[in-house]
Amino acid sequence: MANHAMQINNIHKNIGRKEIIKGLSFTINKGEVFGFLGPNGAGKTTTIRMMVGLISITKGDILIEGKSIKTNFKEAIRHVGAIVENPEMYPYMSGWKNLLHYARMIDGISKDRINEVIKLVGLEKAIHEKVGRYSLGMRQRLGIAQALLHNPSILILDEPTNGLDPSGIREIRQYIRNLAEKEQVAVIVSSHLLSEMEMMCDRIGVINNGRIIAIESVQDTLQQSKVNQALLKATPIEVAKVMVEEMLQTSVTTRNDTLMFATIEDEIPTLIKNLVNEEIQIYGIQLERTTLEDKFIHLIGEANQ
Ligand SMILES: Nc1ncnc2c1ncn2[C@@H]1O[C@H](COP(=O)(O)OP(=O)(O)OP(=O)(O)O)[C@@H](O)[C@H]1O
Repeated sequence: MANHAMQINNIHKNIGRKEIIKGLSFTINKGEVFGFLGPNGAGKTTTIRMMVGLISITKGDILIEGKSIKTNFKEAIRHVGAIVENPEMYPYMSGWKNLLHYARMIDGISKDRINEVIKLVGLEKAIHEKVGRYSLGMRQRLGIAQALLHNPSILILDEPTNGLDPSGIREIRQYIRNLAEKEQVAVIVSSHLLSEMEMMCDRIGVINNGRIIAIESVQDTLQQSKVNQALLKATPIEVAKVMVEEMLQTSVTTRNDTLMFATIEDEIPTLIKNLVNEEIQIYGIQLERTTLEDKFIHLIGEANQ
């Protein structure tokens, strides 16, 4: 319990007659980067809007640092910093003036805190330049600085890398990881790009059609991806099939003259040696890693069946 920054308890959202979110439950831990991944229209933005109190929750509840967003809104929401729609910035003012202006609207933000958030997003050098001259990545970082001013324990970013070039993406990723690891901020990011999420997140929740269909730890999935799909071309194929099944204690399927089975790399040399010893002719072997991408596509495919 104490380790949870946010608990999402069976939330639903109806808009008009349509049920857009159909009962989501998951928890976000302190200091983790949690990725919210799903195809366009899956319900990411709608869920995030409920998390930050922009729209009401039809059924269920969200607890932030143990406080209900429904019955204890003020207490709950003060722990949340977010960029949901584009942050409001004045291009003719410097980054510093923008932050100062925003800080004045919130009680008790000191100049020291402003300097601290500038450091956290690495904008020290450019902070006195006009925002109009900032790159999109710098503006995004200024937005993050603004969202961090009141020292939230959860930062929520809807598609934070949208429209950024590769170096901008790299920077944002680095600052987000830093916030989680060094400041113990729980960061929730949404995206429809898996490759990006894989590099940034500790866990990824896959959402499709208003439902969470999987929550994956990126680390575990990378570990599991040591398991390969092997494609082995050999004759006589039936004899080879029986041998591989016996040796690896796994099921093998065949297609034309190729055997297909799951294995780890370390098993391959002995397997080949034994097959050759039994006079099996080997024409080639190919290993394919199962990536998160495969898993993701597979999961979405299954859910849509
Ligand atoms: N105000 C609304 N009125 C009617 N339908 C809505 C409304 N807001 C969202 N929807 C519908 O709810 C579904 C989920 O939308 P949502 O914006 O949450 O998806 P998303 O996962 O964020 O996708 P995207 O990446 O395209 O923003 C979509 O089918 C959308 O058309």
